[in-house]
Formats: sequence, structure tokens, C-alpha cells
Amino acid sequence: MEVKAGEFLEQINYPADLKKFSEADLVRICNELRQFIVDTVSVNGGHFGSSLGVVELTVALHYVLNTPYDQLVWDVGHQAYGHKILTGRRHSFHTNRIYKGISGFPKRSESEYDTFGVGHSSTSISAALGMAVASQYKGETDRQHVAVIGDGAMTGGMAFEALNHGGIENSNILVILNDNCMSIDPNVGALKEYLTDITTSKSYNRFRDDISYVLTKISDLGPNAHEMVKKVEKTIKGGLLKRSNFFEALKFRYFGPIDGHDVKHLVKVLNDLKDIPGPKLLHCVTVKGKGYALAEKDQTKWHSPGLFDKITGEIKKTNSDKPLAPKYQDVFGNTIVELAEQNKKIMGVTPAMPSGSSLNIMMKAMPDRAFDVGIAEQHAVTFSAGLATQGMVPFCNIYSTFMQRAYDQVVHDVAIQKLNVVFCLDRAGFAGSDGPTHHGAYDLAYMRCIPNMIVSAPMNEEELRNLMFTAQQENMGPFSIRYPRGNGVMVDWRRPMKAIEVGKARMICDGEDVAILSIGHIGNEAVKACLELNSEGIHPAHYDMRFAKPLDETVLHQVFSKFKNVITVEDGCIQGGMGSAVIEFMADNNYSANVIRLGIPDKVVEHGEQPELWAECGYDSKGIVKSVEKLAVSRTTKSIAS
Ligand SMILES: Cc1ncc(C[n+]2csc(CCOP(=O)(O)OP(=O)(O)O)c2C)c(N)n1
Ligand SMILES: CC(=O)[C@@H](O)[C@H](O)COP(=O)(O)O
Ligand SMILES: [Mg+2]
Repeated sequence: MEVKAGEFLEQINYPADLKKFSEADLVRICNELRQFIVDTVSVNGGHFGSSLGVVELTVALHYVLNTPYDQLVWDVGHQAYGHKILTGRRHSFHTNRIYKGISGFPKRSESEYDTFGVGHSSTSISAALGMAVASQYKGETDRQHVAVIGDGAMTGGMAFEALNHGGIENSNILVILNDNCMSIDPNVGALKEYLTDITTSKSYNRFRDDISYVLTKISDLGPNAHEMVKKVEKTIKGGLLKRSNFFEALKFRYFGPIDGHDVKHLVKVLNDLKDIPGPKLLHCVTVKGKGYALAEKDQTKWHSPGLFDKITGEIKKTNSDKPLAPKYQDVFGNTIVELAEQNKKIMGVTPAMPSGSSLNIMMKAMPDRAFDVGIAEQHAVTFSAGLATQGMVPFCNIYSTFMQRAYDQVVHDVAIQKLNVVFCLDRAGFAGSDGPTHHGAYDLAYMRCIPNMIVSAPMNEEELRNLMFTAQQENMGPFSIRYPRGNGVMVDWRRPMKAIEVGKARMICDGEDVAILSIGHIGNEAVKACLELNSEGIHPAHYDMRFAKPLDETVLHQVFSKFKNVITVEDGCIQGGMGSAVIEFMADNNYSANVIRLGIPDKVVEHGEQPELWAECGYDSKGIVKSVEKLAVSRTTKSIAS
């Protein structure tokens, strides 16, 4: 249901409408925009605190810049709700992240104001720099290019790489560092401490006031303004400050820190910065969750809280009378602590997802053995490799989609050296409302082709625990375990752990009409399909393969000797996945059978709830039943029966 906007916001469909208002009106527009975000996200879900924190910045940027000609790139994009609302999507915002609705992230195909598709972190400076260099080449000297990047995203390697390059390109780029001291969890690392030092140090504050003074004077200086600014900057920033400022050392002109919630001052500063060419960085200090007291207070919880009562702040629970099975991430978080109590070599590593992965349980219980390394997937993997060279058994927990960042590290630093690193790939399969940037679609395929890698996926919580137990044993080598976002299926999951023979599948049910081979949690859809088929008089055999590599060849020989119809099911891309492995086995061993591979097809699948997306791709229980019918098993069986 569409939420009603305030009186001023209602008049703004595009930035051109915003520009008709006076600077004095901007404060009210910010309030209305903030309220609109609260009203909508509370009933619709989605990211919350980050968008609230950049309301003033968003309004000021669209007020000052000539978007979409001027190019504005949001890093990650989870903070861009205000931007969406001001750029033609106020009326569709109630469909944000809903199946067939608008995306929760900036997306080029959705709007010309969305200059760059995002979802993964730390890309904005590179993208904006590419745009700036292209503009320079095309002679568009009046064009502005702005990257808005959070302090969390600034910890990512790509951001450093882009600053390193940007500093020597004389192109027109402004990096706005939105510093709220938070990633999803509290931000970590030396850069964070440096930024805090800048924000709190007296000399920097004095410098900030000086620079503000200069900026207020710029507009009065006429055509020679730029030269004047250079001179004054040299005077103010010369000597120690210039040499000691990290960004200045990388040849970005540093401005700030300034209050990122003072919209009028932001407008002034942004207007002034427009006249200064070359690479610049404006350091804005903001509060994540600004304007919604509970979100300001518990910023991690309100990063993406789910549905909530906007008056009381009560977060709504799912409507279920049944006791809920735990989230896979919590099974991981509790199990790693249990294992680490027994095995002193175990360590935990997460790149900036302590809460999302539940490694925070171990970080709390064993702070010297569990590490949040910042938004740095590549580093997380190679750091784990380093630990493994010293006899440790690191569990490196990375969302499947973010592991794409660290592929070379998995191959070069772990697999080739056959190091004992356990990769726990959370959010594997469809991620849900975050959409295509976050779907964990590819890991079965990208892990399967790496030598030495064991590739596994549990069908339930007990299996996850057993795989974790198996993986931490001596000399296992690289071992990946993938599991999905959300809840498992077992309420009673804390059972004693036992080792699983690597490469061993298990039979879920025997049958004679068709063989269904599944891997991972999606096997539970196959279980439902089998029940439905049984009620129609069709009897499939169902195997939980557990491992995409090594495959259980004994089981596969039995399957292809017995069945002419085989269906493989995985919550991952079809190309190169477990089904492909099965077909390769069939061809290599000269079997012939009708094989239907179910999984994610070779296209970009948009956002929606996981079951909606499984259904769209034909591998929910209904889709599996349909595939059985397609193989004409029903007809054969019925004729046999009759
Ligand atoms: C490559 C990658 N790793 C991890 C994430 C998950 N993630 C999304 S937002 C976020 C925190 C970003 O912090 P910051 O940039 O400071 O923005 P804020 O939420 O504070 O506004 C993280 C870790 C991601 N999107 N991309
Ligand atoms: C923007 C981003 O990348 C994260 O906030 C992500 O949406 C978290 O996903 P989960 O909710 O599955 O932890
Ligand atoms: Mg932040």
C-alpha cells in the first residue's frame, strides 16, 4: 500500500521539482523524506538506518547537482532510498524489494538517475572515476562525478585501489565519505580509528573551521576563485596537516569533517566544491539511523530490521504457531564455538558480517580466536590461508555472493597449496529481497572446478553440524560448506556431531519411477514433491547428494543402472553445478538417461521471497513434480499400474 507523503515531498517527483524550493524549505523536506522512509520501511521491510543517515546529504546533492547529467554513484546502495524517492520512484516505493517491484538498490535499468548498479561494497570510487575520466576524454568539463561511500565501504580494498588511481588522474571527482562509525556492525580497523581521530582532534577541528570560512568566501571571489582557494588551502593545509592527512597524501584534496545533517551547510559546501576541479574528498560525519531514536541507539539491529511498528519500534515476528527451526547462520555460530572448545586450532574469520554470519557468538566467547577483518573478502581468505600455514584451522565465513570477490585468493592462496581452510558460504542460493547482486547463485559451480576443493551442502541443521565437524579434522584441505539464508527444518538440532565420509550421499527414500538427486536445503522441496508424487501413485527415489565434489560414484552407478529418468535439484546455477557434474559422470561412464537439471537458469533472476524465486525457476516442490510429469513418469507408471 502506498504511503502518503508530506505536503512538500508530495510536490517533488524529480530533482527539478526539488530545486523550485528555497534553501530554507530544505529542512522540512528532509523531515518529510525521513518520515516517508520510516512509514514505508516499517510496513514493507528493507534497509533502514543507512538511508535515514543520508537524508540531508541526499537532498543537498540533488539540490546542488544537475542530476542525472551530473553523475551520482552510491556505494552499496542500501542507503539510496531517499535518492529513489526523489528521482521518480516515490509512487512505486511501496513495492521496494517486493517480487516484481522496484529494486532495493540503484539499478541502471530502473532509472537514468541510477548511474551504476550496486549491492556489493566499495565499488563507487572506481565507477565514478571511470565516468569522470570518460567525461574528461569527451570534453565534458562541466560535468560533476560524485561517489558517496560509507566508512565501512571505505575499508574495502577496491576503495583504496580507486583512491590510489584517482589521485593521479586529474579528473573531476568528488568522493563523499559518509562517516557514521558503523558498518553493519561497528566498523573496525585502523582506518576507522584514523577517521575517529580526525573527527575528534582539536587541530583538525580548527582546520575544519578554517576551511569552512574559506569556502564561504569562495563565491565572492569571482573568476579568480580557484587560484585563491589553492593559495588559501596551501596556507591552511601546508606543513604537517597536509603530510599527515591520508587522503591528501593520495592527492585528493580533503575537506571536512563537516556535519552531514546540516542540510543548508551541505548545500553551501557542495556548491563551492563544484568549482574546484580534480580529485576531492569531503568527509561528512553522520549518525546511522538519524531521526529514529531506536535506530540511532541500536544501529546494528536497525540496519535492516524487518517489519516493525513505527510508533513502538516493536519488530514483528513471523506468524507461526509452530516452534521455529533455527537460522542456519545461528547453527553455524553456535557450532563453531562448540567445536573450537574441543579443537584449539579452530579460528573464525568474517569480512564485516559478524551479525549476519553469527560469528559474533564466537567473537564474544573467544575474542582472541575470531576476527572481523572489515569489508575485505580477499584479505579474509588470504589471512585464513596464512593462519592455516601455521597449523590453525580457520573457518572463513563469507556470504556466497561476496566470496565472488575473493576467487583468486581461494584458488591461488588456498587450493593450490592445499591448505586446511574451511569456507562456510552463507546465503547460498537465492538471497531473496536483496535480489541479483546478492543471490548466492554461482558457488557450487565456481568451487567445483577448483582442484583440491571439497564442495558440500547440508540439507538440514544436523547435516551442517556434521559437515563442520568433518571439515575441521586433520589434513582435510580446502573444504566448502554452503547453506542458505533463513531457517532450517529441525527444531531439535543440537545433536552430538559425527564425521561424514567425504563424498558420501544418503538415500532419503527409495523408489522405482524416477531418481531425484538434490543437494543442500532445497532437498526439502524434493521431499515435499516426493510426498505429492506418492499420493499420485508415483514413487521416486530421492538422494541427498551432500557433496557436489567428490560425487558419490557408487550411488551414481546404482542410479544410472536403475533409472532412465533422473532429475537433479540445486539452489544454484545450472551451468557447472551439481547437475552438470552428474551429467559429466553419466557421459564419462557411458550411461544414457533423460536428465532434467533444475536450478537457477542462465539469466539474471530479480528479487523476491525465496519460495517465489524457486517457483519462478521451477524448482520448488510444484516445479519438481511438474518436471517428473514432463519426463512422462506418470504415464509410464500409470500404464504399468493398470
Ligand atoms: C563486498 C561486500 N561485502 C559485504 C557487504 C555487506 N554489507 C552491506 S552494507 C555493509 C556495511 C557498509 O557500511 P558503510 O559503508 O559504512 O555504510 P552504512 O551502512 O554505515 O551507511 C556491509 C558489510 C556488501 N554489501 N558487499
Ligand atoms: C546491503 C547488504 O549487502 C547487506 O545489508 C545485506 O542486505 C545483508 O543481507 P542479510 O540480511 O541476508 O544479512
Ligand atoms: Mg558506515
